[in-house]
Amino acid sequence: MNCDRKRKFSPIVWNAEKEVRISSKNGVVSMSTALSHPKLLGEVVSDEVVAVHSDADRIQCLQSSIIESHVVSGSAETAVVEPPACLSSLMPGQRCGRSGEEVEQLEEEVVCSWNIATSRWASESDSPREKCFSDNGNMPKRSKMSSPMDSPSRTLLDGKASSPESGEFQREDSEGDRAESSSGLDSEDGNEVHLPVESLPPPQRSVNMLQECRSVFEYDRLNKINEGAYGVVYRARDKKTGEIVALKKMKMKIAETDGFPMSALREINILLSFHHPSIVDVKEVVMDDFGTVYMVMEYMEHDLKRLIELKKRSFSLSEVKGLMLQLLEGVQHLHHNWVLHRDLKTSNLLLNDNGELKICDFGLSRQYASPSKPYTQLVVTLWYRAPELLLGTKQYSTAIDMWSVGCIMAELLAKEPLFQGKTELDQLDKIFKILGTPNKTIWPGVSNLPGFKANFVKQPYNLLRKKFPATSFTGFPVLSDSGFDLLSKLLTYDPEKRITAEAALDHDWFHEVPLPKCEGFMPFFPAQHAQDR
Ligand SMILES: Nc1ncnc2c1ncn2[C@@H]1O[C@H](COP(=O)(O)OP(=O)(O)OP(=O)(O)O)[C@@H](O)[C@H]1O
Repeated sequence: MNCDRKRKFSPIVWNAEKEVRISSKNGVVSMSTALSHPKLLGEVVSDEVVAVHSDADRIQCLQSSIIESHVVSGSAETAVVEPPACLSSLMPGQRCGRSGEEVEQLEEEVVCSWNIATSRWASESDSPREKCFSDNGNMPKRSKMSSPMDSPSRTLLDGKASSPESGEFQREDSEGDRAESSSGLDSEDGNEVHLPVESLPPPQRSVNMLQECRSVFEYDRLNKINEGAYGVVYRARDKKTGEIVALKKMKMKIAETDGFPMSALREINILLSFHHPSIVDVKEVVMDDFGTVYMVMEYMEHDLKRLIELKKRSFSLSEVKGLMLQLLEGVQHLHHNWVLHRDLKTSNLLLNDNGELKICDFGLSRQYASPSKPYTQLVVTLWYRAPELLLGTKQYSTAIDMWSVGCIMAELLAKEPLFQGKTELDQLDKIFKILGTPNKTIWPGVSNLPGFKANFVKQPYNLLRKKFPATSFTGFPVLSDSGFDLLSKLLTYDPEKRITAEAALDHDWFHEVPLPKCEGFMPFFPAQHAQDR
């Protein structure tokens, strides 16, 4: 079976088959169990607001949805995942005052860290980053890829991973036992539901949100770093340890008493459950006296957007390769854990003084599953938005992030965003002018997309190579055939044919000289804030 298709469209990975008996009377299962059942597997929401009435509720809500128990009722045929207790109990009967359909969608959107953390298999890294070199050809002293990475192709070859579609279930007794005990599902009474449970590999990270949430006053606020649509980010110092951190104050979209935004819940949940060198680390969640929630993150000195703007010359080819590798490894990790970032852009890529690139801002990210349900279209900042989104598709998957990665690669090389549209139509126009107008031959099904118009301006040629020539005396960024091949594969119209993160990581460009620069050898950039020095 084609590995890429499988990764894109399989709802979840099953590592083992294990029957457990669940009482629908008590009905409590861990979300990992619930989500590992294809019938229970749902999809996530748009940017909904979950109603919570007090700080206690709010934190309880965070805890419930971040960690665990969800209620499953009914038979295996009709089982329904109910939202965390705090969500349903807040609005008894009407559950947040939504229509049944809305509630159903919201319930399905509850993101589960256990699922993220445990729905994976693990295998040794064969990342090209391990092979990257410094300018002088020496192997770097440190490599951040020393920890095992997911590798679906390896796993598939090993036969340890399978999806529900494949119907292959592996069983390892020790893991199976752990699954059983960790889900605590030994109930014998009532109507029993038989659910296969994936055997749980050790979580990537143990998240204990049930600990008391610390106060933001444990930190000294130093200066404001930046402000985005979803939060204000401050530089701060841990009073106890002296450690410098970034504090993201989560913005309430509406009056704070009305609720905690789902986007914030989703971001906290996803970031807390991930621990990867290319994904910004969230240390804890703290609150102030007014119940405002802050995410405490590792502090990163720069973001790529600002660096590109400030840098007099563009990044060298080996620097671009090094950054691209780090980015692709982060994206690969997300996609392998069934998470779409949905807002990859240079301002969401942070760089620290060790030359480490990390993806931040998971406010729009979501877990994905079956392609049959529509997702919200209002995702991805315009300049990085994939053509299928611009043309109104409601069914999309990992390919949308890969288009954004293509735009980022072009921007790193050229020092300016590739397609700078002002409106959605203008964005399409800008893309068509460079890549040519798509047609049924190169993108079957394009004419069926809601936004496709037969009267789009016909631009029959792909002019991308002119912007990234093999040799240049005109100041255009030079790109070898191999580099251009990768860029073209990232900026492929048909999402089905667009390269995956895994395949991109394996691309020849990363093995050709100049070799990717390792993070330890990236240049040192001046501090963004005077206070940082
Ligand atoms: N861990 C961090 N360390 C240093 N700076 C950070 C960190 N996280 C975020 N920032 C800075 O804050 C900015 C905004 O952060 P973030 O993107 O998470 O907020 P947002 O409100 O979700 O933004 P957006 O409007 O792009 O969705 C980033 O572009 C970056 O400059």
